[in-house]
Amino acid sequence: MQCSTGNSQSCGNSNSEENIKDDEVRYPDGSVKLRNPNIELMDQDILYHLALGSGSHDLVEMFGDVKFVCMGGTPKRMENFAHFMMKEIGHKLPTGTQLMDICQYSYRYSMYKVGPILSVSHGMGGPSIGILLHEIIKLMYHAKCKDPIFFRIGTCGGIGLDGGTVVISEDAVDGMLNRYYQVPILGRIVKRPTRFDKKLIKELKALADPEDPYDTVTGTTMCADDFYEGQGRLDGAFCDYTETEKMQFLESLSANGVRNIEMEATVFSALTNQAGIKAADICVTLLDRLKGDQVMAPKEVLNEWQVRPQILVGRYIKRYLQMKGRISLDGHGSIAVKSPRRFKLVQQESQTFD
Ligand SMILES: O=P(O)(O)O[C@H]1O[C@H](CO)[C@@H](O)[C@H]1O
Ligand SMILES: O=c1cc[nH]c(=O)[nH]1
Repeated sequence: MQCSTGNSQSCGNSNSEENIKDDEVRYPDGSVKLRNPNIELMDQDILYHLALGSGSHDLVEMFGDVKFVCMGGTPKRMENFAHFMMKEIGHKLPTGTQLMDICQYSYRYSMYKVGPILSVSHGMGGPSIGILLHEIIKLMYHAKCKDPIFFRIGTCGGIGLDGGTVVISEDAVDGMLNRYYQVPILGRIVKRPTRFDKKLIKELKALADPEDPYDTVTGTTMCADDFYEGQGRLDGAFCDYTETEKMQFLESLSANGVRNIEMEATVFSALTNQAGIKAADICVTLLDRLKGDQVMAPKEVLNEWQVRPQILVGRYIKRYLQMKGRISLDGHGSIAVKSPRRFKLVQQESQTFD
């Protein structure tokens, strides 16, 4: 499995990663700048799959305070995450109101807003999250959001990891181990480097509590375009390879540092990187793919596991807001961040939270 460049823009498998200049993606006040000159020339921009638009909605008023965009596959997970974060940061809704799905009339994605946090579902696979990312990045621009941080809170198959392990992606590779997201544009293959924010990964890792009853690890994530054959499963509707070939493939992934397989990491890292947006992909393993293909854990166990990446991201957001003085230090809600000292050290080391 090798990186091929073709007639492309760049290829991250070598060291030819695209360097994005700050002034290409940010205005001087830190608000998001689009790398598309067409948008500002348009009378209005209809964010069709979100059921929002720059002409029909006051996007600055609605979303101008957004700092964190959290994404995950299912509408229910993202609704639950919004409620969870509401408790964590002590966010109160006006009396008599409740959290609403802002995108309900899109019938595509669901979106909830809790103060500076957007919680959005992205569906399954690259094309679905890709469309969402285009529109959310444009939303950040229209709303004049400053230096937003994106998280994907997902599920995955582990490689040599027990079910319930939390994996923070260090890099994203496709099914050929290429470190880029490949997309045909105007009849040409364009390759966009996949890249996650190293400091953000470090900060998140520092928030894993040794007392958590599960492991939190970092590693390379393989992003497949399919759940079955694309992930080397034997239990799809079709299968033209043997169990030995499957195991050789999974072992070769492991030898290349791949610790988990999911279906959005390349698009998510490539498009956020291209927009100059800090991002991290945090997934919980639902099974160890070296031991099987079927997701066998009972629903209640899967539901508990799904919350684990949310807890980690919740700790990050809560610490961020506390350090910015936006919520009190004694905190609301139930997450006990037992390692603030370690987190602070990483902060000092990496000079972030600007
Ligand atoms: O749990 P989510 O976020 O949906 O992610 C994983 O689960 C789906 C497959 O079951 C894919 O989208 C994969 O990336
Ligand atoms: O094995 C798995 C589990 C969840 N999601 C995936 O894409 N693969």
